[in-house]
Amino acid sequence: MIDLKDVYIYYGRKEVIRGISARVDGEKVLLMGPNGSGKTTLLSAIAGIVPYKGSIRVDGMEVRGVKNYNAVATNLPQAFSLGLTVEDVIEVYEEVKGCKADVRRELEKLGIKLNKAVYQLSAGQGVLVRTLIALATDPKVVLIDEPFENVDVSKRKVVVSWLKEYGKEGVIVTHEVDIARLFSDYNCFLIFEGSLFGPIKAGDLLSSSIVFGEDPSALLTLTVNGKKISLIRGDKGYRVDSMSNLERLYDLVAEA
Ligand SMILES: Nc1ncnc2c1ncn2[C@@H]1O[C@H](COP(=O)(O)OP(=O)(O)OP(=O)(O)O)[C@@H](O)[C@H]1O
Repeated sequence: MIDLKDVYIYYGRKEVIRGISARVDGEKVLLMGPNGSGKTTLLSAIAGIVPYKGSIRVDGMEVRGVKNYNAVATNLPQAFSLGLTVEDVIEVYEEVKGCKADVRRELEKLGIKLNKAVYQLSAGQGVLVRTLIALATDPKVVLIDEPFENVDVSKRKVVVSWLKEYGKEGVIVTHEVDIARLFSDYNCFLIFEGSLFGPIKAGDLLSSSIVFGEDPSALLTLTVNGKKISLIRGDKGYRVDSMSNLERLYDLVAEA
């Protein structure tokens, strides 16, 4: 279980995460939000890479006090920053965490050479390697940041199937509406300027409409600077069914 209580994160004096409380228990959830809203920062704090105020507990343990907790795997680049080849990293993961999936075979099928240094990979290859290695350990808790960034369409279905198969619970950050649609039964959280809203089923989010004010039948109501924006069923307002419309929601929240 991932349990966040009143979490604040600062870079210098800048408050990036503003008092987030949420719980992820026995499921993988999506985390979506505009650029710079704090998704990677929040994931990094849960992974123990970034300091925080408040409480983040993974399986009951306060993250700031835990070292090398093997139940967690992440594709955050900091976890792969040694100058090792892909093969070296796989060996380390096999030795330390145990790999359930045949990550070598899958990476070779995707055209990735195992003797390449991780830092020599293209941006998309790097994402594929980090994501599949993290998932191959079938960890209890997955913290996966933008697993489709720079990954071409033909390779995405492997990542989708691995994300669904491996890891019991955790957080998957994505910007991509078309991908979120493939996870329509997953709960989704939205983050805006360091504040968290949700959960809402990804399928409901992507078939909802945006209206101003508080609607009693709302699937989710966001309160931003005292103003309310509701996501409702039906097509009364702007529909959140495409990237541009999700961006419209981001814009409306930014303007509130
Ligand atoms: N190491 C850092 N030092 C200072 N500020 C940072 C650092 N990392 C991120 N920030 C700032 O913190 C805020 C949140 O960044 P973060 O990377 O968490 O956002 P994000 O939601 O993941 O964005 P994106 O969708 O663009 O990846 C941004 O304003 C960013 O400029």
